[in-house]
Amino acid sequence: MREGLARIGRVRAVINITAIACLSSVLLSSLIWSQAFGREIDWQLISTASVVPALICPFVMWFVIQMTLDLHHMENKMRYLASYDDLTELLSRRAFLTSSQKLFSLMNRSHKPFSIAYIDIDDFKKINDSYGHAAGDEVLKSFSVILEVHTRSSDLVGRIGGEEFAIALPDTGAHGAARVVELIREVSEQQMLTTSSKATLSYTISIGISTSDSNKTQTLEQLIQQADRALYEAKVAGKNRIIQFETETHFT
Ligand SMILES: Nc1nc2c(ncn2[C@@H]2O[C@H](COP(=O)(O)OP(=O)(O)OP(=O)(O)O)[C@@H](O)[C@H]2O)c(=O)[nH]1
Repeated sequence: MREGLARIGRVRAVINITAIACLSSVLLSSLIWSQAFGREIDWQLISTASVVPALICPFVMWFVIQMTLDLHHMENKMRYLASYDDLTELLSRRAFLTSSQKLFSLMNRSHKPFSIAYIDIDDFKKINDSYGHAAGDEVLKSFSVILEVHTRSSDLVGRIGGEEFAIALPDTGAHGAARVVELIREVSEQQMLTTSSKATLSYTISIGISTSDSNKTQTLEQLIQQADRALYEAKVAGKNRIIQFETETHFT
């Protein structure tokens, strides 16, 4: 129905339905008049039967169509909110995991590498405390743009927690993943962000990477746990660095 509505337009839909209602009313009245009462049809009288639907139908139909469109709009919004993070417009945690699982299975089938990077903005609480929550939000949005700009369209980028992000890199081995996130780390570190409250601030990030090993049977959950573990190691080792799970190599 919604597709039909979109095709013909709201005004035309109301006119069409009103015309059909009037015509049906005239036909039904004339049928009843001739069949039930066996009288000759009084067209003048019958045509007045169309006045009622002609008056009521446009209002009722406009209301029904409006409700249908509102419902459609709400459904779209709910679907969007379930899949995307409202603040950054990146994939939500759930959507990221669902889509990553599909990509991971696809890469496994074709024996291609798959990497996961877990990223956390360093000392984010201090940013919030020093510059305010709104400035913190601006940092999150700005960092999301950096992530989107420096990843491929075939990669998945998600906000998986407050100041935690993840990238799924299909067909990307450990070396390729490290190069991507190192660029993201450098760009983030060099950026001087001026917030709408005119505060200028900078921040750093810590990253943990895990890459699927074609010689081992791994699940996405294991890969994620390893990336998370590597991120933890990066934090413990002093932040603003990348740690790769398998090799535990420091890149900075
Ligand atoms: N502005 C803003 N802050 C958020 C949001 N979500 C979570 N936070 C804040 O992020 C902060 C995270 O603090 P912690 O978990 O201590 O992490 P951290 O300060 O980055 O410390 P390290 O991870 O050790 O570098 C908390 O103060 C949360 O309130 C958000 O959507 N917007």
